[in-house]
Amino acid sequence: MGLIQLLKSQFLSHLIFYYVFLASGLIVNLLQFCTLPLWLVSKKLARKINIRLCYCISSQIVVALEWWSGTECTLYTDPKNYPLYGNENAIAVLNHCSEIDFLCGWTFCERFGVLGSSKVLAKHELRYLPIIGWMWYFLEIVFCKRKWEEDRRTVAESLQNLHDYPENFWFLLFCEGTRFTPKKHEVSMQVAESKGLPKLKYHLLPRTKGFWVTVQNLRGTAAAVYDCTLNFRNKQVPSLLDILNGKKYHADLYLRRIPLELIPEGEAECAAWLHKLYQEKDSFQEHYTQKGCFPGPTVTHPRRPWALINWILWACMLLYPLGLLLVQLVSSGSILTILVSVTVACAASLGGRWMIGQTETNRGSSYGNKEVPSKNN
Ligand SMILES: CC/C=C\C/C=C\C/C=C\C/C=C\C/C=C\C/C=C\CCC(=O)SCCNC(=O)CCNC(=O)[C@H](O)C(C)(C)COP(=O)(O)OP(=O)(O)OC[C@H]1O[C@@H](n2cnc3c(N)ncnc32)[C@H](O)[C@@H]1OP(=O)(O)O
Ligand SMILES: CCCCCCCCCCCCCCCCCC(=O)OC[C@@H](O)COP(=O)(O)O
Repeated sequence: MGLIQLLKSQFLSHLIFYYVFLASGLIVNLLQFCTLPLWLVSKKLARKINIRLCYCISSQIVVALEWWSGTECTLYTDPKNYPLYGNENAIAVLNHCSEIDFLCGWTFCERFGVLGSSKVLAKHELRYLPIIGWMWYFLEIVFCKRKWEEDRRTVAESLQNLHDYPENFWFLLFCEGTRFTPKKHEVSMQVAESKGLPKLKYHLLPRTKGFWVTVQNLRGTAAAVYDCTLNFRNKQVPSLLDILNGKKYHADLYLRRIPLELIPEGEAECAAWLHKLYQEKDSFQEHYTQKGCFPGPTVTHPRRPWALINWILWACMLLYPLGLLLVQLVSSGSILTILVSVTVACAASLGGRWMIGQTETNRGSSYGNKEVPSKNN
């Protein structure tokens, strides 16, 4: 292991990341809270400020992927659509295959300049996640309880609010609704069988209602669906903790742009369309497994320096006073103050580690583990 690699795996390096992330995150949350009165005066300005504040947080995790771990992200897409990415609103349908799939999505958002504004249909539990969940509240992220009786109204209402959104955004949907596990795959293939649908090898059966309600409510707002299929080279199974340890991966994303007008309006037709899309995604994954790449040309879209600059600025702002304080504490020689500092360091480390734990599949929900197939299908 080289010296740099050794440095990346050290507790102290992680502690610095955790401290900067947690301290800046809480400051940003506080600033977001202060924007509340502004929403009454100018919704447009409040949204624009919150987009930038959210960028300050989410770009830090992108820095960990792009600059700290050096992970590379290759985009496979039709070059003729390339100028549209980042310059229109879109619904991104991404396979929920990995613990860092959301982060690869964020990385592409960053590269195409829509990181601050991009959104997701997220499970309700994430609303309460400190920093990220609180930041999402001000970003008008759409939450669902994964209970259709409740979601059908709330999700539609939240989507309608986005009609006058002042900046371009991508709206991410993980149509599988949960992350892939062998058990969930087995259950969802039983559902597929009961519905007379072909089995999928690499994906869970998609949930169609969220897709339908999103497409219907973003008609006129979003121009296209981006069908995104993600995989990692050499059958790697990445985790956020490994990224923080500086482990490098190579992500490949296959992107097809489908104009929204091509998606059927009726619920049943839209559901059938999505099932067919997932069958195609499955065939792309098969191609990837066989050949080690997706079909079609690649385009190179390099990382931008802004995320790194943002992190360095926060680090300087937060580490300098902390350094001064530590010097004072140590020179004061007070055992109590030194013990307090150690406790704060441990709390930051545990807090950061706990947040990373939220991305781990083995701590995931039981949603999709034991659903009973619908009787009328
Ligand atoms: C250049 C690059 C371009 C793009 C880059 C890509 C992306 C970047 C874009 C943006 C990034 C922005 C932010 C990302 C940051 C972080 C994100 C992190 C994480 C958040 C993600 C989540 O939280 S995922 C979980 C929540 N989301 C969802 O669940 C969405 C999908 N779900 C649905 O759509 C559901 O339908 C629902 C939630 C709306 C409602 O769920 P419910 O369970 O109540 O109803 P269902 O309709 O799903 O269930 C009943 C029907 O389902 C059948 N059934 C039963 N069991 C199963 C089973 N195991 N599998 C499949 N289907 C099953 C049942 O038979 C019923 O069938 P019907 O025929 O009656 O419908
Ligand atoms: C610079 C970096 C410093 C790192 C400090 C700590 C960073 C912590 C970052 C935490 C980021 C959390 C973003 C939330 C994303 C969680 C996404 C997720 O993967 O949700 C799963 C759901 O889709 C489905 O849930 P399941 O039903 O599978 O259960």
